[in-house]
Amino acid sequence: MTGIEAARLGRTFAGGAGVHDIDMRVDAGSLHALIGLNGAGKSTLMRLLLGMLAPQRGSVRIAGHDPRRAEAELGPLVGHLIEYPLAYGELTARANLELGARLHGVPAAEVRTTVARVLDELDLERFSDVRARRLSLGNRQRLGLASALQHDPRVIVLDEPSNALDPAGVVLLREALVRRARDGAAVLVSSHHLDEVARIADVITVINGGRIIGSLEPRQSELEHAFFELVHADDRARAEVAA
Ligand SMILES: Nc1ncnc2c1ncn2[C@@H]1O[C@H](COP(=O)(O)OP(=O)(O)OP(=O)(O)O)[C@@H](O)[C@H]1O
Repeated sequence: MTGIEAARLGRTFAGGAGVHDIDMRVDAGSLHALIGLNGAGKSTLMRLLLGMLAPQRGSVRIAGHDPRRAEAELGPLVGHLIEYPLAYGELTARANLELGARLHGVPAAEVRTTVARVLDELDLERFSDVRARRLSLGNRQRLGLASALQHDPRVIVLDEPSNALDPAGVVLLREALVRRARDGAAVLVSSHHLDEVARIADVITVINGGRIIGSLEPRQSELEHAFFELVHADDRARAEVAA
């Protein structure tokens, strides 16, 4: 099964920035990293893929569905965290997760065990009775990740998931993602950190100036060098076209 499939996808903002002509697949059982510099278009592309932003051109399918027309079908199938973790500040971490589980279609009888499992997986039990607004930045990020992952979605989209995590959190995240990809989920993560994704990604796609400009082999040596070569060659080609 293809988790996510985009064809000729695009959206241009006023002023010309945006993403253009995106052809991309994230397959089931694969951990796919999206790498680009600040402003390259990673978050915009992820929003388009998830149906949070309307495309002006092209199409997206998640597990065969148009994400802008199949919210109910996709709720249990998709887990995502884009930019900032959303949580109700007045509710405890546990109550937030219970609510999230229900919204993602976890049956009432399974909510308690689902939440307990993810609290353990992301080492959040100690904070389970703390109100979300009192959590540290890193623990709020863990809570957002827990909410995205707890229902074991078949399609996972995470924007800079290691933001604000301490080294222990980074390891837990890495293990959680590898486990889910191994179990058949289609996983897409964005990052600026090549070293981090190189350890776990099956595919690395490079985005620059809103376009996909190539891919990198995760296990290749000199990954950083190869990344900058791609980006600089693309920047030069654009400058020549613009001149
Ligand atoms: N709503 C919007 N209106 C106008 N321009 C926007 C909008 N959202 C994003 N942009 C622009 O689109 C481009 C891509 O932004 P995006 O946030 O997708 O990049 P990114 O790769 O996620 O960056 P970062 O790594 O800094 O988070 C940037 O030039 C940004 O300023």
